[in-house]
Amino acid sequence: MDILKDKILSEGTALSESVLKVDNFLNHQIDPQLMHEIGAEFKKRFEGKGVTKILTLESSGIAPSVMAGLLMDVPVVFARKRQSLTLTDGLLTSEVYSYTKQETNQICVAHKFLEEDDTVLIIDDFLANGKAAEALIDLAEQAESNIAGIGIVIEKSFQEGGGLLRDRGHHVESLARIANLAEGKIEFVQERENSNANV
Ligand SMILES: O=P(O)(O)OC[C@H]1O[C@H](OP(=O)(O)OP(=O)(O)O)[C@H](O)[C@@H]1O
Ligand SMILES: O=c1[nH]c(=O)c2nc[nH]c2[nH]1
Repeated sequence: MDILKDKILSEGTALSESVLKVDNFLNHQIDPQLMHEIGAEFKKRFEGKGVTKILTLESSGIAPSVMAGLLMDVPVVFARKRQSLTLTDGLLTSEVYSYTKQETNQICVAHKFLEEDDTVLIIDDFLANGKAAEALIDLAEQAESNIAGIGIVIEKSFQEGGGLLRDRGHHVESLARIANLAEGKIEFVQERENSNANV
């Protein structure tokens, strides 16, 4: 997705060989116009999959998910990382190791928002080692929902998550795939339109 890649190049920073900072537009300050384009791209890439619900993880998955949900006309449910007084019974839970905070969180979603007749599109801002996506898959599997696929805004293809998910047979669509962050430079994977075919 060229407009996303241009934005990453102009406003993103390679903080190290493995961490990309994009807090200008994705995970702190948010660019709503770009989120709208991202939502439209997810809609296009998962057209015809019968998606009934989008599942994401707080906090940074919420913005792109809401735009996709708006354009696909489906509800968005986000798994929560913290317990809440309003979140009581009927919870599905899983564990995820947070890439940026380096701590393990128990995440949960109310079962009533994820049901066995749902076809779920999982969306997240980043794919690194795949821990967040695996935990969301676990929640969807506990609910016996069908998984339509996984939509990622930025995949760091030099880390193992994308390969693991595709090897498990999931349809993964990443809007920008980073090949390398060495020496402060951001390099993208050269690819065809369909990222799933280009593992
Ligand atoms: O593929 P993984 O290794 O799981 O990495 C990707 C996850 O890491 C980040 O979450 P994090 O909890 O670090 O930050 P956030 O609060 O900004 O979502 C990001 O939002 C993804 O959910
Ligand atoms: O802002 C972020 N930058 C990253 O490189 C990353 N990897 C996982 N999650 C991430 N969040």
